[in-house]
Amino acid sequence: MLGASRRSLCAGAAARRHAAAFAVSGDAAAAAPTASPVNPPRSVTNQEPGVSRHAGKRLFSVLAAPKLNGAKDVASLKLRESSLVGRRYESSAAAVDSSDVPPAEKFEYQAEVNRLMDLIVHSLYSNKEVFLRELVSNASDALDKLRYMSVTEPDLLKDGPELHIRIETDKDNGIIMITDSGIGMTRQELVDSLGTIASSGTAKFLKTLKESQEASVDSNLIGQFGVGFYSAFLVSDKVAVSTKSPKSEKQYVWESEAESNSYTIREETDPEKLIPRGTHLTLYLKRDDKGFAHPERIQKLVKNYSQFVSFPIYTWQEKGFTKEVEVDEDPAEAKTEGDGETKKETNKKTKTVVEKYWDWELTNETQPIWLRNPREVSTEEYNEFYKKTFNEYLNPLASSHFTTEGEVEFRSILYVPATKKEDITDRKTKNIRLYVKRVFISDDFDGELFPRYLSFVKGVVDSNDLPLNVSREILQESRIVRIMRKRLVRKAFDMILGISCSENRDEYEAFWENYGKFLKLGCMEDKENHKRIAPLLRFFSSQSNEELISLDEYVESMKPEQKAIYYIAGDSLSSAKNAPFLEKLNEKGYEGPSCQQHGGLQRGVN
Ligand SMILES: Nc1ncnc2c1ncn2[C@@H]1O[C@H](COP(=O)(O)OP(=O)(O)OP(=O)(O)O)[C@@H](O)[C@H]1O
Repeated sequence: MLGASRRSLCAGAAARRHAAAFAVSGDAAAAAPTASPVNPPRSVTNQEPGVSRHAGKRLFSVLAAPKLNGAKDVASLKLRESSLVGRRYESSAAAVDSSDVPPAEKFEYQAEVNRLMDLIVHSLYSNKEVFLRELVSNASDALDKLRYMSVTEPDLLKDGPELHIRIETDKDNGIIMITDSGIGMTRQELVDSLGTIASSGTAKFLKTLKESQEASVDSNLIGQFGVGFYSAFLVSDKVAVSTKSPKSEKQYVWESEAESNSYTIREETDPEKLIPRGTHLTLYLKRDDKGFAHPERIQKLVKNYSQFVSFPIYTWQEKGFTKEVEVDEDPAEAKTEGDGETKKETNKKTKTVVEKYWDWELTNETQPIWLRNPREVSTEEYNEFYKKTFNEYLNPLASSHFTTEGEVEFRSILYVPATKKEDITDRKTKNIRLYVKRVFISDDFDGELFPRYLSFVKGVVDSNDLPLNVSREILQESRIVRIMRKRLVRKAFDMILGISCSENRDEYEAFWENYGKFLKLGCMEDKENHKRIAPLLRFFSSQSNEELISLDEYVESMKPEQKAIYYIAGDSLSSAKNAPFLEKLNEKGYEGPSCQQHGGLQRGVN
């Protein structure tokens, strides 16, 4: 059990350290194990197939390409044509009696939203295109919620079984429309979600903002944290959100302008604009940002930012196909060729022309990355998936993609982030996204899938063995989940061990700096995994003030007759160094059984 060198696993690890008389934890809360180190474990574009309303029907230029007179025309045309619309509303806008239109109600933003909006609108943030990532990610979340709820309430899908995102632009007027057939919002949900800071991501952004005083840092933070829905105002003067929840009979429109500290909500009464379910966002772009409304630009951004969204994203694109058309024969030419009439009928001339038309084009790849063969996924793809899924801006320190088979089958990709966003005291870090048969279930766990001390590890887990309507209670009691947890924890340790074995010692030092406290907590809370945690611990020692050493390195440097590891906990390196207990140890090289009487130094037994 004991003794086999870590080096057998960490071939090529950094050079051995100098002899250390004792290991010092720089953290008063540290818990150093008294045992010697133990051996760690071994470790398309193509036609949209599903659009039945469009199937076999091309929207040729004659129908879709005419110059549209502004956003209203574009919106009504597409909403009518989109498969999202379960019924056709033939009545025209003119049929709406304006006296029947319920008035818009005005609401003030919560103070935090005002602060955030002010920052977004006036920020000099250069990478404004992240707005699309944020809005597509919201659409994807709304579809995830619907898909999850429809497992127990299939009726939710009755107004439109297709789950998709559609993005359409009007480049002449600088307008982008993003439509999803997701869960939508009720009137109250609009107030709660788009007038207050609802999201944990945005709240974290504001917290960090408070801590950072520099304006230059502020605009970078937008990219690092993502500011959710409000990022629409990075590029828009005005935003309208028309949304229909299956829980509500009515559809509502939320509207606000960039410089305003209020928003309005009104009922949608224009039959042309009614949707059966979901959310239709209209962004009226700022003068300088109208370039985002080019169909090719949107297509490029979707490919770049949303390639890992697991619902189809269609963009409205101009296309062309070639065809042969008859051309009028030149009469002069015809004359020279003989008796005209007969000739014309038997030998008509044709030419090739390009016919333009507009149609939806599937723009993303929808197979989840974790279902792919790891051998076929590049490091860049893993990194991109991580950054897009967890809203990170740095590549991860390590990743691990694996499938477990046998008693319980699941697939997972785990990551160790390069920087720490969460604190050890944060209880719910939304670090693990659980899917059942590709359906997103939840990321709201409290230790069920991963112990709290490993809450910094991020990842996705997809199981075929859990029921789709899995509840928190099921998670807590399920034997399957217990097995999954065990395997996930092991894989996480293997991944961390991999970083500790890196040739580049700085990598593990950075890891330890960020997550050392978490592993020490693991020492206290998770006896079962002591053998896995021990090789990962690092300490300063009396002979190595600058560099951290592992317990293995300590043992390798021990004097032949030395039988114990000595350690002291202190609130800083210097206070540990100046502890009176050390004198005796220093005198004797390492020995200090008498120190035990003082309780400050303890002796570990090999
Ligand atoms: N397309 C949408 N369909 C349904 N609800 C939406 C949609 N877009 C936004 N919302 C609601 O508005 C809320 C706030 O969105 P916002 O993007 O600001 O934060 P978030 O998505 O919760 O968090 P984060 O952006 O940090 O992931 C969401 O939680 C959701 O309830």
